[in-house]
Amino acid sequence: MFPDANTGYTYEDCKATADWLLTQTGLSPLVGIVCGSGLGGLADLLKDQVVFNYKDIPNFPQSTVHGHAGRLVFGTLKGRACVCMQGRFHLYEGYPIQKITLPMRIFKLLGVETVLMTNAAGGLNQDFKVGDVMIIKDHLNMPGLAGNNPLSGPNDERFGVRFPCMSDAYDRELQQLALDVGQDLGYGDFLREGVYCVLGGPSFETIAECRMLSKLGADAVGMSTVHEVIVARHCGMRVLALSLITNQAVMDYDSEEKANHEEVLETGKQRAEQLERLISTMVARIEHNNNYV
Ligand SMILES: O=P(O)(O)O[C@H]1O[C@H](CO)[C@@H](O)[C@H]1O
Ligand code: HPA
Repeated sequence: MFPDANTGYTYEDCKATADWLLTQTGLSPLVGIVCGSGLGGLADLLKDQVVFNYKDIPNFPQSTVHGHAGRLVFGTLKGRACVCMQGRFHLYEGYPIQKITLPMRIFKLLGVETVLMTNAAGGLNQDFKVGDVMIIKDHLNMPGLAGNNPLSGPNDERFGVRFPCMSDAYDRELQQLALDVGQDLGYGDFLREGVYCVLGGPSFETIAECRMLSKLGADAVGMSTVHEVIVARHCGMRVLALSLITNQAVMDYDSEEKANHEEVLETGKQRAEQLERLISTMVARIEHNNNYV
């Protein structure tokens, strides 16, 4: 099934995919995880795994980007039932925006209440260093400001309201939990907070674009996450998103630096273990019904 360009997937399409997955796994996860570029190792920590290749899941797109394995992994992390996307989808892969975000609605129909996302991003904030982990507190949605929003088209109230609020997109209690867990693990010196800006990609930004984004209030720039956040919030899931600063955005005409995907994946490898520990410790402390322990 391919969605009509204007309507996206119907509720029934999403339900069919969720039911297909539930029938095969028998596991109803409360936590959903989305892994960024080079950060898919987190999925390998899940115990009692049931794994689906994206190509075998009805309606699912395929991962086409190096560093995104293309597997949906069910299992338990610290005793909590989780589902983990080992690989996400991006606008620049050529998919309609409703297809990129389809997994969020499937998460919802699987029973997920909390979504934890990671991404790789370029650092715009001059105080950030490569290897820093930024807790996203807000976003700038450049494709959205230009009219490319995953909620465009008819609205199905079974998912959410026509005009969802985004001033509370990033759950404040989850942000505090990430800070607390980060402090407990001794990660305080590389944990940051800031604003993530999404662009369409796949070309990296020019120097003038980086300077503009920084002036507009962005601390980090990437090509993902925000579309997923909008759809996840629309259907009432709580969201935490973390950016690993994999490279410094080039802001200076004298710089010899050139953004490249290999550096992004390499930084991911170096920080992966700590990011995995941060998220798995958070999962252990997330209580549903809006409590944290
Ligand atoms: O956002 P994730 O999926 O981590 O990937 C980031 O890394 C890629 C560029 O190297 C882009 O896809 C960018 O969005
Ligand atoms: N720009 C856009 N996306 C990215 C970057 C970047 O510098 N690094 C990782 N993803």
